[in-house]
Amino acid sequence: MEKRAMVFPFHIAVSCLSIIFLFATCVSGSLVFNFYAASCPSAELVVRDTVSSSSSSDPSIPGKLLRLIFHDCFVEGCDASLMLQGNNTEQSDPGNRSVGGFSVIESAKRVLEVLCPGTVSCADIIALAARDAVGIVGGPVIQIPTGRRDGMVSIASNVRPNILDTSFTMDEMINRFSNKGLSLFDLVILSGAHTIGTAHCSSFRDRFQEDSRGKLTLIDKALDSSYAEELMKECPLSASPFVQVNNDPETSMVFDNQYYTNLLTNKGLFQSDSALLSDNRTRKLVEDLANDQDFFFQSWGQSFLKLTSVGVKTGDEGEIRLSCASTNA
Ligand code: HEM
Ligand SMILES: [Ca+2]
Ligand SMILES: [Ca+2]
Repeated sequence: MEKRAMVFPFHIAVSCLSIIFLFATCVSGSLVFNFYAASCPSAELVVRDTVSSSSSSDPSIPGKLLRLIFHDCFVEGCDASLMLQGNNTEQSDPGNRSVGGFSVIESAKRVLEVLCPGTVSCADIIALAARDAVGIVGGPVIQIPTGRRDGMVSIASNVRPNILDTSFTMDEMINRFSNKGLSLFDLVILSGAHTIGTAHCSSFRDRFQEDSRGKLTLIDKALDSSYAEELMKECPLSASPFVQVNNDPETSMVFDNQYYTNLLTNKGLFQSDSALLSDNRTRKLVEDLANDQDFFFQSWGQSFLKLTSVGVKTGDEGEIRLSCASTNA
């Protein structure tokens, strides 16, 4: 009898909780794990397959997808505003000139429009694709909630005031991150994204100078001089503007904690990377991350979850685009 009395209320409690849970999903519209479980069960699988096959034919894809989510989320929130094409959209701002990976998102979207028309947002595809990109190159495999909706606004002039530049001081970076609800800790962890991918010479060329005889002068003393020599060879003054170098000179194809070890040896590629070591507020954290990859991976999971939740539109906000490049209207 006593046992029954214990069990019965428990069942009621569980079903009430799930009703409240479903209700919350529909109305208040916060992100939830497995948002597409009923409406499009293969959504996450389709994204993962698309990212995985495109990455095996083009190894530059994981880096592109990881940068894409950052630049999307910092302008108008994680709402695929960066996918919209047209005059004067975010894509047309010089700050997004070298952002890529759009075609991967579009191809996952095309498949999903056949399987579950009008159901899976481009914003969710971008977040899932970035998550999968990290896993594919050896990073932590994490669960992220879904239910983002696509935005209707994409304006070039919104890009500069929100994204970060390599010339920023630590305070400027902290400020831009805190405007998005992200902490100093998140800044250090998410900068670890530079453990993969590439950069154009123009992004760091002002850290050293090459005279007419090819001799190097270090301008930014935070840069290791032999690393600067290597960079100068890869990026001679005569180099084409399309030349790219690896962000992580050691393991550019692997998502690992090597980025932090590079910082400790003054081999951060951008001024904004080196700043994390020179600042008293972050140096210890950089050292801890360089010493403990598990700590980096665990922290990445937390900070990535925060990044992919910035300014999300849910419930009846925004729309589910039919094609990621344009709004439905
Ligand atoms: C904290 C301030 C940051 C600055 C100033 C910054 C700046 C840059 C720059 C200048 C490039 C090279 C672009 C080029 O020349 O083609 C780059 C590449 C990249 N960034 Fe950042 N970034 C920052 C943070 C982040 C964050 C938070 C993420 C993601 C979570 C990220 C992910 C990437 C990736 C993956 C690449 C390589 C892109 C590719 O291979 O195509 N960055 N970043
Ligand atoms: Ca956006
Ligand atoms: Ca690496």
